[in-house]
Amino acid sequence: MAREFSLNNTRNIGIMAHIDAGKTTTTERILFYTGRTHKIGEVHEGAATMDWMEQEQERGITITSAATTAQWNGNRINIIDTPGHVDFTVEVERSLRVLDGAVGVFSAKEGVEPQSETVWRQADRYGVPRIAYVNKMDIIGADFLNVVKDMRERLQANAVAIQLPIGAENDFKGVIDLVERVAYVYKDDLGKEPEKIEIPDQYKEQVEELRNELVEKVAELDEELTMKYLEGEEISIAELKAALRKGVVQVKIFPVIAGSSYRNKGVQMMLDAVVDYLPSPVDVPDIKGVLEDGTETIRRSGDDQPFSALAFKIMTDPFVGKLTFFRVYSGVVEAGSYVLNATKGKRERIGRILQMHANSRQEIAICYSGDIAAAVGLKDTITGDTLCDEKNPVILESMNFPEPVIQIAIEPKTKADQDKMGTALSKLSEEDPTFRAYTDEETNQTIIAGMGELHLEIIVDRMLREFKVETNVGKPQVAYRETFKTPAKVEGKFVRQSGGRGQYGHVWIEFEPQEPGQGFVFENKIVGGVVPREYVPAVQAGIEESMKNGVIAGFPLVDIKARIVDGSYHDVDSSEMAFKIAGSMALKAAKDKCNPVLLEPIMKVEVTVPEEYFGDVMGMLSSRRGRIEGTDSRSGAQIIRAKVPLAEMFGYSTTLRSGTQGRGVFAMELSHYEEVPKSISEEIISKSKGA
Ligand SMILES: Nc1nc2c(ncn2[C@@H]2O[C@H](COP(=O)(O)OP(=O)(O)OP(=O)(O)O)[C@@H](O)[C@H]2O)c(=O)[nH]1
Repeated sequence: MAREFSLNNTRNIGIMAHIDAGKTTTTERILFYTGRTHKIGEVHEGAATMDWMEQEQERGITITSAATTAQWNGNRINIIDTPGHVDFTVEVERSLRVLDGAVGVFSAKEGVEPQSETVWRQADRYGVPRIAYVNKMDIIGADFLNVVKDMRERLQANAVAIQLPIGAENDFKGVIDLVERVAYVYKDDLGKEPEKIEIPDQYKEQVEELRNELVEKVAELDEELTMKYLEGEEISIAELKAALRKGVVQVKIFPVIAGSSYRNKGVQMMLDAVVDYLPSPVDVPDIKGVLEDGTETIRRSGDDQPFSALAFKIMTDPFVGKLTFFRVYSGVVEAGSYVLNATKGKRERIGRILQMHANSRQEIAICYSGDIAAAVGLKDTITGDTLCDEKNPVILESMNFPEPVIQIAIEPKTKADQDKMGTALSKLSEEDPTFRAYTDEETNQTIIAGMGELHLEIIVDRMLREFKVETNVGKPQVAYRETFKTPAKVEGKFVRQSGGRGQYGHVWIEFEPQEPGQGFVFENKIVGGVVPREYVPAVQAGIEESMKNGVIAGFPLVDIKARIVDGSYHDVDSSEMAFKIAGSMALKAAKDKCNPVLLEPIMKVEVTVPEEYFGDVMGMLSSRRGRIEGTDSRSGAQIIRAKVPLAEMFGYSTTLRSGTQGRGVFAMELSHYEEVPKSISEEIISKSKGA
């Protein structure tokens, strides 16, 4: 079967937005205009097609990133839904990884909000080309050009208007296309095609002004156009479009358009802009990867290339079981064929391939280069794994998954729940690489860990709804870490003499602190075989295993180096087991010599409040051990940026809400880990002992 859409006519895009900017409504309208849904589902009625997870509808926020396929004027547009809440940054990261371009949705009234800034910067990091869609042009206070200005100031983005709205608030009627100098007006709010008219007289002057600005900005990006522009020559529409497209693809400029998704205005032009300016899979740089022997390589888009794809999302589907969403970077894959999971070194069979639409799915026989689909039948593949042609193995550049910062103890309500809980937890952690579940060895409690209070709340909710597991949960705790501050040489000796064969393992280890984020490093500096080579990996394993439970308060020990330098063995009694225990004993002994300390997650917090609450909120942050890093004022609101320990942020949303009569909002994300002040760390340690 030949492909229906050429690679050039394919767009893999994400819709990124701050909560409530209207991402779901906009996606809904896209699906409506592209003919996939026939009824416009309103978010507030809980009928949104994309938000198909029950609790997403109830909470009205989009949690998972489903990939949906749509068609527009002979193009295939795959939409990867990205969430707006920072607790789900992993969802944002994973979608940014597989999409080629994005539409940033902003509210015409609020403009650039803290969380839209976070998402925008993540997209910067991944070099994602973007267009900005200024939604909600119909609401009171809507101001299109102010949002463009905001993007320039707050995001330092080279934003440029390519449209001008006709009217605003209740009078918002349509948009003027600055490139082609035509206007589109809508007769009503009912989703009909707009009428193409000449630019109304009262806008002509402003249109020319803004168009000049556009031409100037675009000309700056292209030498030939710069010359033409300087010499006062006419730049044709085609030239302007081509140069703008090139600039967008190179992430040098961000066109801004306007609309009101809710009132069915501007969405068609947004789809045109997606096709006109966002890259197809062949316009973006080739994906990097490594071969089996570690040499770096790339994979090129194209059906004739060897197959390679990245699994970016696992979902459990009530009807077909496990769905593995993947993005094909090169080559094609057929249903029923075998592929190699190069990350795991395992062969997997792709049973069926499904293309997902908002509320239906279509089975396809083959998935082409550049496309996104879901596979049924993969057993061992998890998010971030590379799938490829068995004869051409490659591991593609994967994603960054942050470590959990928060944890809670959880227990099943009944015996029956206990059996189901294990399955539920393992399924959920398979889907979500930032979610962990484990047993605390000392207390025997089940602990779940994740990126924030809301993240874990949703997990507990999903256990109940999808797996029918009822649980009791404890209070959220900070996921502290431990590390060493002082280097020292430590002995670990395990000797057991009993009737028959004894046990003998003996090592000297030099422990050393590492730079934050460098992880665990093990070095073998044994000379003359005082510890035989075959026992060394067991020593390392013993140390690593004990690191999981730390040495002072049961938290994982991180960022240290262990160097095995000396030891001894016994011809008969030595075994791997004995050396493993010796390694573990050395680590425990390091407690007294290496000055272990607790590390805590420090969050980057941004609070936006009306002027009159500024003082109160500053005080609230300082009393939470916050360090104020800066303040800004913007249209009557104050923005406070601070670094605050996560431990102090529990319940902050409630405090802020009640302290500002619901008018304060905040966003936070992990900044780094830092040593816990002594008095506080003593309290945490004594609590962990008491437990
Ligand atoms: N007046 C007006 N309201 C809109 C518009 N677009 C969305 N809304 C409303 O704004 C609210 C938020 O819209 P959503 O589409 O749920 O926003 P979202 O960004 O998807 O939010 P999350 O899913 O929570 O991230 C809903 O009540 C919408 O009906 C618009 O163009 N005009």
